[in-house]
Amino acid sequence: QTGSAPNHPSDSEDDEYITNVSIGTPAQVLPLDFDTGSSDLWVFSSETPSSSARGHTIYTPSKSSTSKKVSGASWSITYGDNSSSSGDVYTDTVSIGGFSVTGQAVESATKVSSQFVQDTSNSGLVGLALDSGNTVKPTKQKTWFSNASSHLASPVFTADLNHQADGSYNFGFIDTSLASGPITYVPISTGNGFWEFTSSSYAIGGGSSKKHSTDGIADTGTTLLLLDDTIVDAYYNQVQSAQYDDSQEGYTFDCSEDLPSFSFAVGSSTITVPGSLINFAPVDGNTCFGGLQSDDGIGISIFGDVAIKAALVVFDLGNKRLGWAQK
Ligand SMILES: Cc1c(C=O)c(-c2nnc3c4c(C[n+]5cc6c(C)n(C)c(C)c6c(Cl)n5)n(C)c(C)c4cnn23)c(C)n1C
Repeated sequence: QTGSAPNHPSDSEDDEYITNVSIGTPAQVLPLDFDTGSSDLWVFSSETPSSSARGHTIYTPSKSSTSKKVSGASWSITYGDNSSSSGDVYTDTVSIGGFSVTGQAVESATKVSSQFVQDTSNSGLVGLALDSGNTVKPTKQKTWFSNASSHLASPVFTADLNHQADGSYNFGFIDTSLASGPITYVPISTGNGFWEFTSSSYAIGGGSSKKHSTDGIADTGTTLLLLDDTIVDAYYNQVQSAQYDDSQEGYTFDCSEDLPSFSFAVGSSTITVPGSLINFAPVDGNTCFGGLQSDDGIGISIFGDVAIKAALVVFDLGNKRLGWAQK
């Protein structure tokens, strides 16, 4: 068995990627943000204050004949941008790309922070990181992919994200035709609950490869590519008009600049992010914001959508490894 669901950018900046998900009986379809950097499936619901839920599609468990409340369960999560949400827990049938999981924990939001209220592109998140990162108390719940994996043809899923175009999340199979190059696999370390791997070097434009060990995560829920200051400073050193803009909290440059590419090692191969993807978005007039920014020394780097857009990424739970193929 397999599943295949299309995704699309939420806005003109590729800020996030949205996939429709069916929950309950009869199906309630919600646009959700698939996030390989977290492990909770949570939704705006009939329990979310109506002032917060305005503009969002909601899940109403009482209208689903297959919903069950998980008594005494609660959840609470804070994300890297300090957005947050919390609530209680149901189980219900959740179908993605034609593949159904029964008894999936669906976390219902009774509180959401302002970033979520304002972001009417999504009605919640589907966490696709490892089960250990789930926040439900007193009993952790499994992710949709974890529940699905034993029934899928193969315990893998792939992310294909594109700039201002549709992409896909495929479950149980790898469509290698989505990539232009071979898939290179690297082992993941599972201790932090992420799809975490180590990249041994990087290169800027056509420059020489620089040895630099990066401990990072493959995170579809993060918009940008967030790396160590050493790498980020070296990159923008190659961009004539670049400067660090305190108000924007990141590097900006003249939109007309022809940005160098950025390459990072994956095992003995490299993935190259074209400069066009690093020219992320205009901030005003002809000043643009970079898609490569600092990880603010949080102790881990984040290969977010800007990096993932350059590749087909394989999340292989069976072999505890991550695969990257150039697109
Ligand atoms: C350590 C870390 C992050 C790790 O994850 C991170 C980050 N980066 N994108 C996102 C997130 C997103 C993606 N996202 C980013 C957006 C931006 C930059 N803008 C202007 C809009 C309108 C966005 C939307 Cl709708 N969606 N979402 C939906 C959530 C819950 C995020 C949480 N954190 N996050 C930041 C900014 N930092 C510092």
